[in-house]
Amino acid sequence: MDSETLSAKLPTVEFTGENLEPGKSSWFATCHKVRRALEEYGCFVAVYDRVDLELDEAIFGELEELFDLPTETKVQNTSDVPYFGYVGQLPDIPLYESMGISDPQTLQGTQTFTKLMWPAGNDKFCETICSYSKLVSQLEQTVKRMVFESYGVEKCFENHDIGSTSYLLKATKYKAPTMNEMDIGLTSHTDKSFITILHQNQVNGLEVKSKNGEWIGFEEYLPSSFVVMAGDAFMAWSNNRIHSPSHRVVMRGDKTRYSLGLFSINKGTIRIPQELVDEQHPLQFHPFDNLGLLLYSYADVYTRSESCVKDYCGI
Ligand SMILES: O=C(O)CCC(=O)C(=O)O
Ligand SMILES: [Fe+2]
Repeated sequence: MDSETLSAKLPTVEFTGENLEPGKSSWFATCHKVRRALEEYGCFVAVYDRVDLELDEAIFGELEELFDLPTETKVQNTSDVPYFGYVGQLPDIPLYESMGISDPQTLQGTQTFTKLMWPAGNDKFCETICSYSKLVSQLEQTVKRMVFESYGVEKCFENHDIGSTSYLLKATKYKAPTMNEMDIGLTSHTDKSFITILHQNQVNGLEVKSKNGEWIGFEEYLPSSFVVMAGDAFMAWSNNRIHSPSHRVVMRGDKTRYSLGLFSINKGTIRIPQELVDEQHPLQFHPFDNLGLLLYSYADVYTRSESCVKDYCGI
């Protein structure tokens, strides 16, 4: 472990300039950094300025407008997958409210959602969500490509490219707690996605558990900062090399927090590349289905155990 990984701060990786050009030496260095961060912490802060200040401001403006809609409208956001539609007023997490947009990187996906919320239309919302999701899904693809390349299994990437991935954009609003309310915004959990990319307004609250059990707060709010986090599916794909960290949201101040999570879910059967299996790393997971893992974990949300993925497809 190097000294950088001992400080209680998440590692930062720049996704700008030459770092984004495959073949350049800074690309290889970045691939290594990304893989190491995901192995040690399960996440890192990506500085990604393709989402510029204007888009950042626009998107949080749109979220405010979205959550200000009447509850009767918001509950129209339903999904076959539990917790992918409108969630709110849960007794255990009263500060929390979220909505899910499927295929948000396509105009069709954002239009379907927009029509439900604003039957008379809302082009600005639709376009803002779609532009944001396109850019962030490109970051998701780049991160995955970098990790695959770093492990020398780039040939497996075609099973994880944009056509093999479905995306869900989850918008969340956390109220600030009143005097008598608990400060927990979202209880500790691991994501069941392949990758989750989180972005927030200027209100902190996300905490990630390190391997030694310490909670590390994400304390940055640059418009270009994103937290890239590995989910249980990525951990299993890597034969347990990549860490899928527990994380939670704690609301300490008096401001409303908005966050956006882009969750990637592989559409096919996930298999561990044979290059990642050897004597020191015996095969730990059977081939599995990412959505199946998600449905399994949500079958009883209150007993979501840390070993859920092992129960689902472990050897
Ligand atoms: O709001 C955040 O920053 C985290 C949200 C989260 O962990 C989740 O929705 O799974
Ligand atoms: Fe999460």
